[in-house]
Amino acid sequence: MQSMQNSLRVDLLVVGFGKGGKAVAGAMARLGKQVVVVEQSDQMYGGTCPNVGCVPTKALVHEAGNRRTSDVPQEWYERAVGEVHQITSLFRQGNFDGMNSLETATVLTGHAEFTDERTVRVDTLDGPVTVTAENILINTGSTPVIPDIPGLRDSKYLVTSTELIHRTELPKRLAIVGGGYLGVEFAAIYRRFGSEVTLFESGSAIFDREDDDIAVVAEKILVDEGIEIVTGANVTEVRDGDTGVTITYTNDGREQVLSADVVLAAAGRRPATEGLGLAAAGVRTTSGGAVEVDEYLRTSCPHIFALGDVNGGPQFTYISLDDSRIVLDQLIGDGKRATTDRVAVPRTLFMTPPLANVGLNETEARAAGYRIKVASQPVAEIISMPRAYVVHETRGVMKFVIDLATDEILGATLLSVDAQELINLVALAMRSGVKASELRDAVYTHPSSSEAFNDVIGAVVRSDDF
Ligand SMILES: Cc1cc2nc3c(=O)[nH]c(=O)nc-3n(C[C@H](O)[C@H](O)[C@H](O)COP(=O)(O)OP(=O)(O)OC[C@H]3O[C@@H](n4cnc5c(N)ncnc54)[C@H](O)[C@@H]3O)c2cc1C
Ligand SMILES: NC(=O)c1ccc[n+]([C@@H]2O[C@H](COP(=O)([O-])OP(=O)(O)OC[C@H]3O[C@@H](n4cnc5c(N)ncnc54)[C@H](O)[C@@H]3O)[C@@H](O)[C@H]2O)c1
Repeated sequence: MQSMQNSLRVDLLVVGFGKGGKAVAGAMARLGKQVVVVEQSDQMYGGTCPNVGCVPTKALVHEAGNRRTSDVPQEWYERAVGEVHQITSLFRQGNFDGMNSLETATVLTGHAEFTDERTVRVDTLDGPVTVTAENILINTGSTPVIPDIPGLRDSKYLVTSTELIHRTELPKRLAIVGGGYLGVEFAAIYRRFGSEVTLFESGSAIFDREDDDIAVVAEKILVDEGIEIVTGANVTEVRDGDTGVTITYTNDGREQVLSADVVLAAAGRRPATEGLGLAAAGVRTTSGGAVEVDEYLRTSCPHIFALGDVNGGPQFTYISLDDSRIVLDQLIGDGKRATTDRVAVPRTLFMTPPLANVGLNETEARAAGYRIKVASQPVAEIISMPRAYVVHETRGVMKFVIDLATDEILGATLLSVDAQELINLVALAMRSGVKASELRDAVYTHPSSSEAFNDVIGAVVRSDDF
C-alpha cells in the first residue's frame, strides 16, 4: 500500500463492510493485493446481517420461542436482548479482526464519499483520509423506508428494526407498518415475547406472493398466536401523546384508531446511495435509486462494481455473497459468472414455523403455461415425518409443483419445522436436475424432516391429467 500523509493508493477499495464486499476484500488481500475496507460505523463491522439484520433477529426468534407462559415478559425479553447483543458483539469484533489482521488489508472507520471516479474521501475520527484505487466496490447496503404518513416521521414512538432490537424495554403494544418479511418476522417475535401486536399492510393480503392455500395456513398461524392483522390498511395519521401514540387508519372504508407504545416502520428498504457522491464518480443510478449495474455487477464506470442491496437486486445476505463470486470472477477469474446464471434461489421468512420457497408456486407455474401436478400435505398428516411431533411443531403445510410431462420440480413451498434447511435441499435438487420422483424415493435419515419428502411428493392433490 502506498501511503502519504492521509492518502492511500491501493489495488482495491471497498466502500461499506457488507457481505459481498468483505468476501472480495478478504480473497484479494489473501492474494497479496493492497485492500482498504471503509465502514462508517464502529457498530457495523461485517454489515447489516451480523449486527442488526439476520443474526440478531433469528436469535430473537429462538429466544422468544423458548419463553414459557410463566416467564415474565419484560425480564425474559431484557435477558434475551442482552444475550443477542453478546453474539452480535462477538461477530462484529470477529469481522473487524478477520479483515484488519490480513497483512495487506486495512479497515478505515468513517463515512466515505467519492470525489472522482478513482478517489474516495473517508472522514475518520482522526481527520479525512483520501483513498485512490484501481478497482472500487460499492457495498453500502440499504436503509429503511419511512412511509410518508402524516406524523410518522417525527413521532418519538417511531422505530426502525435496528432501533427496536436495541431497546431493552418490551413494548406492551407494538404497531407495525408493513407486512412483508420484516413486518411478519417482527410481529411473530414480539408477540411471542408477550407484546400485543398489530400489523398494518397496505396491500390486500400479507403473503400475497403465496398461493392462496399456503397464505391461508400461514396467516392463521399468526392470528392464532394473537397477532392482529389489518390488510388493505391505509394508515392516515400518527399522533403522539404523552405516553403513547394513536394511529388512525381506514380499512374497508371505515376509519379506526389504534393506540400503541411503539410504531415499527417495516415498509421496505431502499439502496443506500445518499451522500456517496456517486455523481462525482460518474456512477449512474436507476429510477429506484439503486446503483445501475450490468449482469457482471459493473457500474457505468467499468472499474467500479456494486454488490448487495445497493445494486437493487434481491435483498438477501446470500445474494450479496453470490455477488462477490461474480465480482471475483471479473477481477481474477474468467469473467463468465453473471447474475443471469442464478436459478432456483431459495428464500425463507422466519416466522414459526418458517415459510420457505423456491422456484415457481402453483399460480406462477400455471401462468407460465406449464401442465402440472401439485403434491401437498399438512405437516400434521405427514406420517413419514415424526420429527414434527417430536419437537411439538406440527403446524404448516408442504407443497410441490411438478411438471406433468417431465417430472421436473418447478417449485416448492415449505411452511414447516426446519423449512429453512429443507428448502436448500430442494433448491439443490432443482439445480442438479433431480426429478420429483427421485427426491420422493431417496433414502433419508430417521427421524428427520427431509424424510417428509417420501410422502409429500407422492401426495398428489391436483393434476392437469385428471
Ligand atoms: C432486520 C433484518 C433482518 C434480515 N434478515 C435476513 C435474513 O434472515 N436472511 C437474509 O438473507 N437477509 C436478511 N436481511 C437482509 C440482509 O441483511 C441484507 O440483504 C444484507 O445484509 C445486505 O448486505 P450488503 O452486502 O448489501 O450490505 P450491508 O450488510 O447492508 O452493509 C453495508 C454497510 O455499508 C456501510 N455504509 C453505508 N454507507 C456508507 C458510506 N458512505 N461509507 C462507509 N460505509 C457505509 C453501512 O454502515 C453497512 O455496514 C435482513 C435485513 C434486516 C434489516
Ligand atoms: N428472512 C429474510 O430473508 C429477511 C428478513 C427480513 C428482511 N429481509 C429483507 O429485507 C427487505 C426489507 O424488508 P421489508 O419487510 O421492510 O420489505 P418488503 O418489501 O418485504 O415489505 C414491505 C411491505 O410493506 C408494505 N407497505 C409499504 N408501505 C406501507 C404503508 N404505508 N402502510 C402499510 N404497509 C405498507 C408493502 O406493501 C410490503 O408488503 C426485504 O425485501 C427482504 O429481502 C429478509
